[in-house]
Amino acid sequence: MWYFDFRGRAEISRLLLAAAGVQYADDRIKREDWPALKPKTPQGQLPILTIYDTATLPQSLAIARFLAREFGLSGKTNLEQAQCDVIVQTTEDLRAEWVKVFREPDETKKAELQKKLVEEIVPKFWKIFQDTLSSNSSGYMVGDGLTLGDLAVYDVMEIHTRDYPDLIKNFPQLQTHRQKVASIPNVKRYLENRPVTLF
Ligand SMILES: N[C@@H](CCC(=O)N[C@@H](CS)C(=O)NCC(=O)O)C(=O)O
Repeated sequence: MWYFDFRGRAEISRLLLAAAGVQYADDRIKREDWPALKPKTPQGQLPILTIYDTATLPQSLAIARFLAREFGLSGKTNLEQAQCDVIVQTTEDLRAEWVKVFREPDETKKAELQKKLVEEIVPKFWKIFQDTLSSNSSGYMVGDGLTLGDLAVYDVMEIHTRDYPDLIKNFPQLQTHRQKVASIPNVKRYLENRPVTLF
């Protein structure tokens, strides 16, 4: 898999590969090498996943869904798969809010957006995730075991739990969920050994 040297849009797939215990090449493309490589990718963007030299997939969520289906982590029924999709799409909405703040060039506006993010937007999304957990007695987001939905939520929350560490105190079930995901042996090993990046 090719991506830049950050978690970003590849981490969900890295987490899936880790959870499944699958070996793969985690190619982290250097910024200076990107202009030459860009035209060689299907859509001129990363991440991409090359599958045994047979096909190359772009689009982070298509890659994640492909991997989840391959590894039996996409939900057991059509309904569970749709419920996973709902969660993944919701994490995308939260990511988009973060990207908006990240890309804002004006420092004053950025500070305003940041305040809104921490005070309103992140809590609103975390409540959705916590309510999803509450509606399912298994402790997982969907069904009775780990799915793409759990890893998507774990992933999107990483940046906010780091930047706003007090926030999680108001979401005890999400706290428990994070610990549950992070203590799955394959995931734990990956989290302990992966490159440390800012986002
Ligand atoms: N919808 C695409 C967005 C991919 C995307 O925005 N990739 C960025 C990095 S996060 C990229 O490749 N930027 C370099 C470029 O566009 O030249 C996905 O989810 O994979």
